[in-house]
Amino acid sequence: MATVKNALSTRTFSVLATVGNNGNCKRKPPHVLTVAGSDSGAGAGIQADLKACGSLGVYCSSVVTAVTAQNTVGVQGVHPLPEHFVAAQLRSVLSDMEVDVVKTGMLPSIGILRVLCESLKEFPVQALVVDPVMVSTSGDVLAGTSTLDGFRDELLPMADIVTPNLKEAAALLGGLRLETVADMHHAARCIYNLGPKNVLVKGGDLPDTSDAIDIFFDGKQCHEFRVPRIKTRNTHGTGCTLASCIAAELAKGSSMLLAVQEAKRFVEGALLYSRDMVIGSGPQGPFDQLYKFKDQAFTSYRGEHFDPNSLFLYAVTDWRMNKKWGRGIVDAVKAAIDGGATIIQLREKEAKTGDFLGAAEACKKICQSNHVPLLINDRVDIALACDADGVHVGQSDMPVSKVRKLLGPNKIIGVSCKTLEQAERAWVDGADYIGCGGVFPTSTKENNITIGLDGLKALCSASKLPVVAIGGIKKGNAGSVMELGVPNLKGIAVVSALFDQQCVLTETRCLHSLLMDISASTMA
Ligand SMILES: Cc1ncc(COP(=O)(O)OP(=O)(O)O)c(N)n1
Ligand SMILES: Cc1ncsc1CCOP(=O)(O)O
Ligand SMILES: [Mg+2]
Repeated sequence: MATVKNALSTRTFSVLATVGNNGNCKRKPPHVLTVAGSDSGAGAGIQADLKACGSLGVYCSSVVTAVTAQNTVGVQGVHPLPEHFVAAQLRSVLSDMEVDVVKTGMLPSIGILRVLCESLKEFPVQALVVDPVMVSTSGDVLAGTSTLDGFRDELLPMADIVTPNLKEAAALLGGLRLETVADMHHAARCIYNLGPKNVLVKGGDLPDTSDAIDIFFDGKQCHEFRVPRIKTRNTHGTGCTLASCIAAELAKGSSMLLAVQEAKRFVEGALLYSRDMVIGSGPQGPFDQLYKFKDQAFTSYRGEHFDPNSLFLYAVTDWRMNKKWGRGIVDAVKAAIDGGATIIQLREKEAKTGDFLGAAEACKKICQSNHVPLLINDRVDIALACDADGVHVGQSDMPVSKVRKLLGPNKIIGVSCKTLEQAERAWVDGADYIGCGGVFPTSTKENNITIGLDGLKALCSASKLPVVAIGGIKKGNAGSVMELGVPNLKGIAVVSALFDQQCVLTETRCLHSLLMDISASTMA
């Protein structure tokens, strides 16, 4: 089975365009095959997988292992399909349809599990995502005890990732008690020893926690994902959807860690959208995996208008500094772009509106021709007037939800956050990224509270949005920021390190090559 590196290579494979005999360009879409049970209520199982993969732009084929009768009250019946017919479905799809990633859900018998293992040996795929469905979120047992041995001894050693909930993790580990976050860390490592390349232990059922906590272990590092719990009864199908989204992101070419993060983001968005939905009268309702198609607010805000990698080296201008060194904004911006800045923010606190707009229009041309996004600090009016790529606002500026209304779905919005509550709000309100700082003391922004590397780390770990670090960052300390290696931290934003310097070009080049060296060494 594929390692993360192999999964990355599927990108080239999946988006490959070939010229057919008739000269038309053909495209092979990323393809996930789900091997799972049918849920008559359509909240989980095959139905959830099809909706989730489709929403993420991935073709999804399906091999049905069992038909279940279930609703919001629980599971009323399970009818496993004959093994030979599961085998026939697997052969039909795998022999012909160029599957990139297989995702497994309910495997109702050891026989069906073995049929799957044999098929995967005969038709290898790029990655295998195993959701070890044994106990549904409603508490119903969906797999017999002999299947448990099959998971442990036969399927997990083939898996690129396995995603047990607490009950499933406990079952895989012979009934181990899992009651704390420390227990989850321990369980992730023990399950890793059963053979999968990565483990995600989902802590949705962990008692006494206001946060939803998941533990991801890749054999070297444990990552803790901690987000405030969304209060809703509609959680039926979260496990199936999460695993399908991981599979879909892998099929599109993501690394494993990014696939898990994107999948979590998708599920949280769906839960948030569906939290008040009423379907059925039982204790646990389904949520809507098609939410992105239904509400503009959930569709485009985090769409393709923004590439988080553009936060890598974020240059923020300062009128006073540039004046001190005898240059104008436009020359300063050009030098920063030539030196490798990947996004520009015009932060011209003292400029008159007319001057600011004139400079913004000139910078827009330079940025556009270099494919570098241009953002405006604070001034939504200037951004609209010069058709900038977006705006950066702080906690006491115009609220993100209002900025979004004014700018529409296709502009970038960044917001400064120091606390986890602010970060959560930023996501709900439709921001694209978070500026987090001051990481170190700075004299560029008066009375700014310094949160330190620990504050940055905590915010990045909790954030659902990409983060850029800001405040007192320069050549001498940029390494200590980027080497934190925390999820979501995408780059550094700097003012004085570039603009309170004699040569903006040299300083930007220098910082850019330092960041490149750091990312090369942290990826090695
Ligand atoms: C990338 C980035 N992060 C944070 C800030 C600070 O914005 P704000 O809190 O609104 O403070 P001012 O810049 O307006 O003084 C930023 N500008 N850019
Ligand atoms: C705008 C801003 N927001 C938080 S710290 C800061 C100033 C960053 O400037 P410098 O990079 O010169 O420390
Ligand atoms: Mg501001």
